[in-house]
Amino acid sequence: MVKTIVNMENVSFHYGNRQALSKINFQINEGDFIGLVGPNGGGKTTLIKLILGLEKPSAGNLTLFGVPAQKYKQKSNIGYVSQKANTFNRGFPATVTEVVAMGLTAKLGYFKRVSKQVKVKVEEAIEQVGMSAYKNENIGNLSGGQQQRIFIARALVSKPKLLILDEPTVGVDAENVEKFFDLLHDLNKQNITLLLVTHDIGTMTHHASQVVCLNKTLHFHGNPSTFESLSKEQLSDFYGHPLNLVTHHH
Ligand SMILES: Nc1ncnc2c1ncn2[C@@H]1O[C@H](COP(=O)(O)OP(=O)(O)OP(=O)(O)O)[C@@H](O)[C@H]1O
Repeated sequence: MVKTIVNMENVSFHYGNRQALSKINFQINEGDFIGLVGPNGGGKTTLIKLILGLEKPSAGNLTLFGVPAQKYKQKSNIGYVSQKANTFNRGFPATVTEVVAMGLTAKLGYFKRVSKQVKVKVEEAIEQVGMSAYKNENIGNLSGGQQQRIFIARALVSKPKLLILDEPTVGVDAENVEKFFDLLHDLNKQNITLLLVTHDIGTMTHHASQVVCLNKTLHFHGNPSTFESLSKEQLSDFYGHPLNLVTHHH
């Protein structure tokens, strides 16, 4: 039986007078890998805020595992890696292991020794993102792409069922974007449901199981090949401006 993680029924949201989302009907089911695309200001971050329970729908219903999002207590079931995660500078005095441990308990100070049990979970998460060789390295010494993997490990350490990623490939070079998508593919195979906000449409359509295009309302929800077969005019219509869809074929 299909298990629904997120269910939105006629969800609308306003910031004051500005309507950011209008009558969204949409489900995220266990095992999905959803690529969420749309123009700047289209409402992607707002949709994520609603899922995370940081904002309440102005109208409509949004449930997480069947419970209204704002009443949902098991926050550890939902992992989130923000667009601005990539902010540790060279001098930041914490190792990879310490940064990942922060994902397990916010109470754990950066400099406290982590317990053995925590350490095992942390090492598993670092392994999941293929960064074991760097576990004792200072986070600031890693490249942007490597740091991004560590932020994913930090989100994975509490074993979320749904992982939400907000533009994780910004500033990552083309070769590493491919590797990054391979990582997401592996995580999805390990039964982690993914919601990925991206402007990297060409790469995303080769990995995601569904594409959602949001521009205040849902303009498209379907499989990647259907999305790729949309005409230029249809895509430009969704985006509100001309869009060149560059697809990469392997
Ligand atoms: N805190 C806020 N107060 C008022 N308006 C806001 C606020 N946050 C977002 N908005 C507006 O809501 C709309 C949707 O914004 P949102 O950030 O969700 O879009 P987005 O799709 O994530 O954009 P981007 O791709 O540029 O990150 C925009 O018109 C934006 O200006």
